[in-house]
Amino acid sequence: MPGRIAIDGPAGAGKSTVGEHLARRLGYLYCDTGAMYRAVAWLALHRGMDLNNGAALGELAEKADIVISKPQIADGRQYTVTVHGRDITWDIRTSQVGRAVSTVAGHPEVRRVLIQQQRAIASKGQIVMVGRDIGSIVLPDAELKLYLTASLHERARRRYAEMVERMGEHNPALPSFEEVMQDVEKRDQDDQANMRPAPDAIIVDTDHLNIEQVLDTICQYVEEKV
Ligand SMILES: Nc1ncnc2c1ncn2[C@@H]1O[C@H](COP(=O)(O)OP(=O)(O)O)[C@@H](O)[C@H]1O
Ligand SMILES: Nc1ccn([C@@H]2O[C@H](COP(=O)(O)OP(=O)(O)O)[C@@H](O)[C@H]2O)c(=O)n1
Repeated sequence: MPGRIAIDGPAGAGKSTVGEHLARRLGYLYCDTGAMYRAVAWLALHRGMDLNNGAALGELAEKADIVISKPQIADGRQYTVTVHGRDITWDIRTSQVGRAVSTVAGHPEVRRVLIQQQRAIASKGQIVMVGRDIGSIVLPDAELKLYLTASLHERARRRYAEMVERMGEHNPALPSFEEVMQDVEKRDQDDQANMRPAPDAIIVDTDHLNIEQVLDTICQYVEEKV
């Protein structure tokens, strides 16, 4: 079995959903690196920091007590995220954090700290790690590398459906589909510099595949590695 499985791809491609299912099927640890960048972005916003100050944000990432652990509450969460003991699991999913996270993640000082932490997590053994640069930068020696993708429209459709489900159709805070699509497109652009599909990654176009089909496709690649 491949010990380390890297799953990269743009927002809404299905990395977290598929990554978690796959990890559970294989009995592997699951690590969503996006949550780490989101937690730092949330903390920076919470403290009213200048999002363009890479040195200060790098220091924040280094000193922040961010803990990602198994979910203790059954409210649809994949994991619990705390910062200095405060539960921010859902706070890191807001549009405000979504709009700030690429700027925060764009600073080399922040990436250096989080990449080091991600490698330490992966060194513990069998893991499914999802993000943007896992196969290329974080774990270039990963035994299996996948790059999930889908059209912008499909990824925005999934994100919007997820928000309707979570917030309720009539919630005044629910953004429109067009706004969600603009946010996804903007994040694609902002993430371009740090979005590095590994040259040896297997590309899985999920546009016309449901979650089960994506999982089955990936499981075939896992079996080929056995
Ligand atoms: N192949 C798929 N078909 C339909 N919906 C999907 C598929 N993959 C994921 N989803 C749904 O799309 C949303 C975004 O998926 P997610 O795993 O959060 O993407 P990512 O982690 O790549 O941003 C979730 O609500 C998820 O249930
Ligand atoms: N390995 C990673 C993971 C996330 N990120 C950044 O963190 C943001 C949030 O990642 P995410 O995986 O939670 O985003 P979604 O794809 O789930 O919307 C991305 O848009 C990137 O800016 C990164 O730079 N490198």
